[in-house]
Amino acid sequence: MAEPPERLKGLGVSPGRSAGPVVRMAEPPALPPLPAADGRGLDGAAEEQAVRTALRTVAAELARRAERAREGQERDILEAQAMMADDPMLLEAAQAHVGAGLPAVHALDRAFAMHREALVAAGGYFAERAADLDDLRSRAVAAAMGLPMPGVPDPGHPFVLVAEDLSPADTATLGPDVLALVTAKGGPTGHTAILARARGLPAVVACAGAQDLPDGAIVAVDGGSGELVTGLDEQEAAAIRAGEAARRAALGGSRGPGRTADGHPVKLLLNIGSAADLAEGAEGVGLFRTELLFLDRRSAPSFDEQVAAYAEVLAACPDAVIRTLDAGTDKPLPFLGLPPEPNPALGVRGLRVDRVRPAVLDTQLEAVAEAALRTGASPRVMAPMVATRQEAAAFADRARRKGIAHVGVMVEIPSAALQAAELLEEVDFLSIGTNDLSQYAFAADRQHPDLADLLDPAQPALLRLIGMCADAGRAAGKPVGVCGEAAGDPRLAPVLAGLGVTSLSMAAVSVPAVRQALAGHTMAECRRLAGRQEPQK
Ligand SMILES: C=C(OP(=O)(O)O)C(=O)O
Ligand SMILES: [Mg+2]
Repeated sequence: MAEPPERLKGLGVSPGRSAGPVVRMAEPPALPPLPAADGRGLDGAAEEQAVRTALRTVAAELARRAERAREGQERDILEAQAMMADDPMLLEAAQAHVGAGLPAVHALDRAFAMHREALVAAGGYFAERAADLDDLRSRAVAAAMGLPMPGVPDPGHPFVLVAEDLSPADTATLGPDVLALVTAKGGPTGHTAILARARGLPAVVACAGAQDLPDGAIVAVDGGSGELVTGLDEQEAAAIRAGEAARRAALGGSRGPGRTADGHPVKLLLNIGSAADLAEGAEGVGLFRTELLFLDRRSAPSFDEQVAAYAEVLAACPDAVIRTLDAGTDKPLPFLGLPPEPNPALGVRGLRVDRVRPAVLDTQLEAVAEAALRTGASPRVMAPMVATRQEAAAFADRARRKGIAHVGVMVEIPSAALQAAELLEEVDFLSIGTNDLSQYAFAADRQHPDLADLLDPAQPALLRLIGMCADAGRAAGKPVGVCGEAAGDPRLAPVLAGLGVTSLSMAAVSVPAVRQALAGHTMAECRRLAGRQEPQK
């Protein structure tokens, strides 16, 4: 008999429904206390064997995940980690600690600690690998204690992933078996939510009580309403999955460009993190978040690696909008070596990183120009986190000197919205990042689960800032789009069209519903919804 249903509520941040067994992301294990004396009473041979088995288990599990990995970069990281776990010197060191009287768990912990110290002492590239060793240490200790592996689980069957929180790197490496995501922390426009939407994975964040769900309990997840229902059986779960597949198939049946009911065009574009997110049914790419290429790396991707990644997208979509690196705050990139800041959302992030690491932007712009040459494409490039006309002018000049013809900037800071007309004297287009524009207009951390009402893109002050940008675009005869998560909200699509934005850029999963919402309203209705008067005849 299934348990009676119980409901939990969080914030629905990636629409769609799914259902399946819960698998929780395990936390790194705590070491048990050391046995009192010098190892008397321990079976040395058994402890040595336990050390060997733990390291083998870790290496084998990482190798298995490497085989199943979706992308080259992820596979490379997992393979490198599997090799580290297989390092005979590590095994020898741990066995020596067993020889000195330690149980397997502590012997492994000490061996990893020694390796870590050696890496940190070696400095530079080696020191940067210390975090990899910490991850391996947690895995080996968990294996020796018979606990589930920490990190993103891979149980070998479809599951609903439940975690306290997920880093962008965790979310980017989720395998194909993840049916839905539920986290106890997180906000509506945090990067976990964005990456979940990019994958079309239903997701609920800020869900109190989620972590008390037992592994294996079958739950239904509604990524739109934020509701979780527990106590289902597998048959009910299968029915929910089938219903969702049918709903998506029906919505996916709508085709064609974005149009209001009376034919006013509003382009429907895609937000992507790599070529893997490209999908049929949209009119182009409105936001290529290039920082995903830089995440979870010990060093910046090389010029050639960047050219290949950009060319792959440009070959499929020649006028894609490529955003230059947006590092900082919730997207930390350790290789930049930036010092911690007391107030990182207001610090050196986005385009501001160029003030201290100019080579990164130079290489990126050169790589985009080279990818354009190789593919015969004419990409558009834009900078994140532009605050002033001077920044916009300097960026445009830099990009044009590298041979990039179409240059824009994002409007993510109220100062940029207030100066939209001036920015458009410097650049060819604007793209409004409503996730950050909300954060900075309302002084509300976009990751904060309790401030979701302030971050609601239907807030009148946000809509007024968007309207100011759209007006400036109309006056200048230049496109002004929205690429924040608001663009994928079908409630808001007619309002944004009524304000005069020329494109909406969103995760592929959101395109059909937004297309349908636009097609359901005439432009006059859109303008009324946006609080705009009909233009004088
Ligand atoms: C599109 C945006 O950029 P990101 O979410 O990557 O910060 C935004 O801020 O709205
Ligand atoms: Mg942003």
